[in-house]
Amino acid sequence: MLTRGLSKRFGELVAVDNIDLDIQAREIYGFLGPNGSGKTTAIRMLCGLLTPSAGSVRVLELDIPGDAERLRRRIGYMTQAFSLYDDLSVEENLGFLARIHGLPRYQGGRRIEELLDRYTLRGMRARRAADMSGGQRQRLALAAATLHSPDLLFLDEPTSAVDPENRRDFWEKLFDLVDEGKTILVSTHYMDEAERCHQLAILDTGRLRRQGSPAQLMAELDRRVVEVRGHNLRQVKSRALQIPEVESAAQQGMQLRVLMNAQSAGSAIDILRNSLADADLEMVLARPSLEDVFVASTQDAAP
Ligand SMILES: Nc1ncnc2c1ncn2[C@@H]1O[C@H](COP(=O)(O)OP(=O)(O)OP(=O)(O)O)[C@@H](O)[C@H]1O
Repeated sequence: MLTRGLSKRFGELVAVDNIDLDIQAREIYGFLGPNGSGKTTAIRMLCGLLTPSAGSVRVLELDIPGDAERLRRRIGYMTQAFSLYDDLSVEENLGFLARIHGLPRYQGGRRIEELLDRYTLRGMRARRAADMSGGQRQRLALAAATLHSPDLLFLDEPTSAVDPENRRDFWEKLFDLVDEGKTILVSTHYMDEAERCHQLAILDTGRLRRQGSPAQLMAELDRRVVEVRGHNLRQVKSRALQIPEVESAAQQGMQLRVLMNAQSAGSAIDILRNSLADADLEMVLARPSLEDVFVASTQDAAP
């Protein structure tokens, strides 16, 4: 999947701004970004559901939006709302979709049985979608999005409504699909989820801020992270935020995690020590996390 200069305007608002993406087959590619950063708009353009204002899109060797109709048969799309029919049972939801996709009756039936097993839905095949838990609905939505065995799967914030255990199981299912040759594009604003992706694009206000594997993005971050321990951390935090080199400070239990734009590790700690002038504070350098990369990326966006 390839985009060059991909952009979308809604009147004055530039929702997606000149984005170049290179997404390899057989990997999970993540869009990480805050609310309103353009993730859904970008996905809708990649699916051919929305016409770009500018730029080119090539997906599965097809030019989009020109070839959108042909693409539609080869992609699955799971939206935040899961797009299930609440009044239909598990089996009816899948049966209805099988007919929409034009699967012959016997083939459709076999595929549904396969999906009921794969996504542990067999025991609840007669249950109405409205009566299922968040995790069960999510599994049904994934079964529905993959019913026609698409090569490419788009998942828009698929785990917003599920607990960590279900989220982990869900990701295992995604890796099974990749193992079978599928490509997956997933949008999220959860760090733990972003860390599971092979590659990531960090989006903010419609712009592509960083692109790479999570490990690469963390290793390449040109910032210093200092953990500060001691008393009165709330007060230390507001003082730290007055220091020009400090980009953000967030408390985690007994420590304050400070993200700094400083030349070297030594200078970061020196600046903090001198500015805070509190001998009781303990300071140690920490390795940047994906959240630090995310915070630094959104700081870059500031005018
Ligand atoms: N059809 C539309 N008309 C006008 N503005 C729109 C439309 N669709 C999206 N936008 C705006 O474009 C921007 C990007 O929205 P988008 O839904 O792509 O962001 P997102 O990153 O998916 O956010 P979220 O995490 O909240 O889903 C937002 O400011 C949104 O209000």
